[in-house]
Amino acid sequence: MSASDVRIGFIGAGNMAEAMAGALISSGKMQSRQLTLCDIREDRLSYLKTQYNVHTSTSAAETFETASTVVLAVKPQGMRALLEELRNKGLHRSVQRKQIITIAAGLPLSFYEGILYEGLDETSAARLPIMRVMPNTPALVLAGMSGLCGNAHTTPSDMDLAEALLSSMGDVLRVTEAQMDGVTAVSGSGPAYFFYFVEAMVKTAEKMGFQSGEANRLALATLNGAAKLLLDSGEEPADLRRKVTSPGGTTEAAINEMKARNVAEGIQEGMLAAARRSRELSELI
Ligand SMILES: NC(=O)C1=CN([C@@H]2O[C@H](COP(=O)(O)OP(=O)(O)OC[C@H]3O[C@@H](n4cnc5c(N)ncnc54)[C@H](O)[C@@H]3O)[C@@H](O)[C@H]2O)C=CC1
Ligand SMILES: O=C(O)[C@@H]1CCC=N1
Repeated sequence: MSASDVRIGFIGAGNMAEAMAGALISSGKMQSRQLTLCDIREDRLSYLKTQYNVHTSTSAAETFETASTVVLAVKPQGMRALLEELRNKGLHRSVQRKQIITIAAGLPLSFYEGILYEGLDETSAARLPIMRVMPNTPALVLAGMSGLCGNAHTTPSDMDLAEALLSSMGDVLRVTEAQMDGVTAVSGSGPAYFFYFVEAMVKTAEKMGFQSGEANRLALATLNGAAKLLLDSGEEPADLRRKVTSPGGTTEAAINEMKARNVAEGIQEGMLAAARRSRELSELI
């Protein structure tokens, strides 16, 4: 299948689907007309149509049927109802081979297989490849990070297709399914940790007397510059930190205070809680 034949249908057109669809278009990987965004919220669809000129639909079944790659992008708690709706309409017995990509946190591939492979022989060609992807919202600005794994019915070319789509939005790491909870805790939720840090820095700068715009400039240019330095220099973060930290100076005073308050431990425990929650989500469905 050539790139121009690919039709991607997103079922669930929320924040993450928008980031991915926006990236596919702005990177030039896909034309707007190759994308359908499906949601139950009409207002959401009219915003997306205006913003990206994509096809929109309120029908999950129609979106599933017409796509060559389906991205399931509803919340984990809504996934069972969606899969059962598709199965009850017989769409899991698809005659057209297509890839199913789910971006839901936590839910294992076996959960999708249990519903979408119901009544289909082990060797049935109708068993569609199912891949799990954990993307993140910086995809929207082509600076995303995605983890990717596939089930036993996924061929190398299915994985290559998924990787090609995801690499237009940023970096992609192929992982085992067992690593997905970790990917979710590091890169899936990771942007929020960073935004939390920015919020704290900006708030503190404001308390020091800077106006909101000034506080934002000071914090954002610094964090952007630090990330760029880290990426471009190839140096270890600890080494770069040492280069800022003069003995007896201001940085040392700040880091000592943060260490005394166990900031690193708070980050570690937060990330472990995210991985735990990812595992728990599979028990809720
Ligand atoms: N937001 C993020 O940073 C990331 C989210 N994810 C995963 O992506 C999925 C979506 O998350 P968000 O986009 O943040 O949520 P969201 O709440 O922004 O979007 C979900 C959308 O699905 C729609 N929806 C619900 N049931 C539907 C149905 N039956 N048919 C069609 N549309 C339906 C809702 O109206 C909503 O617009 C979740 O499973 C989440 O775990 C994964 C990585 C990062
Ligand atoms: O918070 C969540 O559950 C989703 C998955 C990773 C980022 N957002």
